[in-house]
Amino acid sequence: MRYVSTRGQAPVRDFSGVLLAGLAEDGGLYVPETWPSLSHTDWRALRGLPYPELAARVIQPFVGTSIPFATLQRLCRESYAGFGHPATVPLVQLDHDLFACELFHGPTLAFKDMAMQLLGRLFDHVLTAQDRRVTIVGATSGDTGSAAIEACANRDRVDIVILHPQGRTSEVQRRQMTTVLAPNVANVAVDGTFDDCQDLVKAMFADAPFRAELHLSAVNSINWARVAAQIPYYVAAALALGAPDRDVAFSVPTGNFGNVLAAWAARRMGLPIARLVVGSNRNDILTRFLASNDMSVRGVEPSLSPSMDIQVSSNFERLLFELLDRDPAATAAAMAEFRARGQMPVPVPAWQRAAKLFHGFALDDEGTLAEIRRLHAATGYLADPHSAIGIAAARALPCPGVPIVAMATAHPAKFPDAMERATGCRPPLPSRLADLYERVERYHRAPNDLAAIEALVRATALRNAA
Ligand SMILES: Cc1ncc(COP(=O)(O)O)c(C=O)c1O
Ligand SMILES: N[C@@H](CCOP(=O)(O)O)C(=O)O
Repeated sequence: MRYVSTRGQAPVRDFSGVLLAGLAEDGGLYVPETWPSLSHTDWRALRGLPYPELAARVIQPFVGTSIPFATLQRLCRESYAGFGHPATVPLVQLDHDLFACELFHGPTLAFKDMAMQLLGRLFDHVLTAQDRRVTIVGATSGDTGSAAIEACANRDRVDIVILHPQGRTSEVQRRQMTTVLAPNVANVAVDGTFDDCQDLVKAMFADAPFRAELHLSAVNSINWARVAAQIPYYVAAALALGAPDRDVAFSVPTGNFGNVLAAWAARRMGLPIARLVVGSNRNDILTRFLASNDMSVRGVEPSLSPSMDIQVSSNFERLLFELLDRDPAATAAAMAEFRARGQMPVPVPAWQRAAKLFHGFALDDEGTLAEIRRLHAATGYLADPHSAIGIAAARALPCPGVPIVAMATAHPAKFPDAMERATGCRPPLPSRLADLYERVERYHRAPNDLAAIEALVRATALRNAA
């Protein structure tokens, strides 16, 4: 399998190359040169497989010959062995045709573990084979950071520096990152928003000498491997509900558009997905786009679902590339205009195609609390604020006659204050995290300034190279 950049000016790479490169050199995102396609018979053959085996088979076409299949199977088995539920991604029925797919049974209690546990192992495997080291730089609005740190801490061939927006994550999320004191891990609290952190990461990749000097790699969903590893759980949920002999729909609480893009990829591979509902909080740029082709950036507003406090959704570029019939020049021009004017120019026919499949729904904090409360009172189910937005979106935009699965992306214990406001109870952390509030924290504070961040990244990498 070969990968091309959405902007057409970067080297074509194989899976291992894309894993290590992260962002393409032209600022674009890597996408498969051609999409794998599975027949109904192929999908049916995946029914009933244990999750790690299903994941290996779904991811294999994207890996191609980069990694032997037996190795991929082993890495998948190891990745999901420590998950806290025997089904790995259990489905919970909430209503007649409404299900939650719980993606938060991994070590850091958010869906990011689904991909990140595999990514850490893939990095190890590929870097060992190539006898190389990399410096990973990442941006987080709360969950990517802890999942990436958990997956990479103490790995010999990786240093990892994670930027988070100062004061804009939940305390549990921050502590899950800043209490990991491994020598190859650094956390930076940036005076800014998640969008600022993500811009800083992209700016480091755009600084060619810095990128080459530090051998930069990425763990955000700009890295294709992240998206690939998020496809299998859509397959698992759809098969459990009768696919490929029946349509399914998904509702996905969305920020950087990586999770819902993985659902789109599963559909592109032939999984019968009738509708994709995109849930947002008050940072509703995607909802506005889907409703009226208005993708205009406004300031990032803090909310009770901090991981979705995002305006510039990186992975939208991958969808845009497809909507523009895979025209890299048109994609690059649209992205340049978006950056310059804060307004994405999407041709009307392309927008109409998007709006046929994707449906947007935005919920403010009051609505989020009301949904958590309503669901808890009606069913006893505790949904965290992000998952609650996905569930509310699924209820608001059902697909008649088709079961809809809301992706439950985080454990409610990560957001105890919001849960208490909504339901009066504070869900406890699992026992392995019970002393989280007593652990020592270590992190840097930095302004939203590229030179300052690059200096911190260089210092982390040099300290460990010494
Ligand atoms: C709990 C949670 N829900 C939803 C999202 C949004 O997912 P995505 O950025 O892939 O759209 C995130 C962050 O990515 C998250 O951490
Ligand atoms: N919501 C994310 C933001 C980064 O998203 P990613 O999928 O691109 O890593 C977070 O929790 O950090």
